[in-house]
Amino acid sequence: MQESSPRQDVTIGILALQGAFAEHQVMFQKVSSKKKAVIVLVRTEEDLGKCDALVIPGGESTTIALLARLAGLLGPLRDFLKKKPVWGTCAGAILLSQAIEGAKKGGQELLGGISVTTARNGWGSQVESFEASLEVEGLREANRPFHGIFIRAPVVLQLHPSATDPPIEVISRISSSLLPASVGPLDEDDTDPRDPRTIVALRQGSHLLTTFHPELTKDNRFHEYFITECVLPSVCNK
Ligand SMILES: NC(=O)CC[C@H](N)C(=O)O
Repeated sequence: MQESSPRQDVTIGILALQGAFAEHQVMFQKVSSKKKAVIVLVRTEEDLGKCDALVIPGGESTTIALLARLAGLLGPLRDFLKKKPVWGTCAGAILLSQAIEGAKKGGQELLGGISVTTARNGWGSQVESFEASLEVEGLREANRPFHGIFIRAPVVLQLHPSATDPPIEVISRISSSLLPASVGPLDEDDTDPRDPRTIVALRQGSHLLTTFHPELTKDNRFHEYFITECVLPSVCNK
């Protein structure tokens, strides 16, 4: 993992229409003294204009999309994604997906940005929410597991980067033995480690997707990772 000390402050926006935006803010504040990040809660296009990067929190993806439409933010968010790093957690990961399974025509609006298909509530309903220890490539102290909190989390069904898209880098998979019965068998032995449904964190270019909620832990290594590995390289390359 590269150690960078930015010459300038970076401004990280957190989409603050619904969901766990305040929790992300607290986590970034703990990292920001070291990394010189300024946090902006984004509710308008003007707020978004100040940001070098954006986080879309967990919550309810349909509600976030609806509120973004009402705030006139869908277009500006889609433009933002083409130029700057975005991290989606849970509902945010759904919004960053290029497609979701079983979407009704004219139903769920997505922002896209990451070439994956996901399934909302792919592990089951609220009562099937669960927690699991995860190994994550590239985190500081990568040998120390990260506590993954999965609340009506999406499941990754398919990766489909085109030839011109940045490659997808899977940084964490859940062990197939922890998959809930609702997800169904991976293969005949139910152990296929490459099945996309085991993917819980990935990167594509400077975008980051986690199907769980790092902001609901006390471990800010993912927030630090986003700044160091996604935001700073993109700001420094400008
Ligand atoms: N914890 C979450 O963010 C849940 C996401 C929710 N299932 C959705 O579809 O948006």
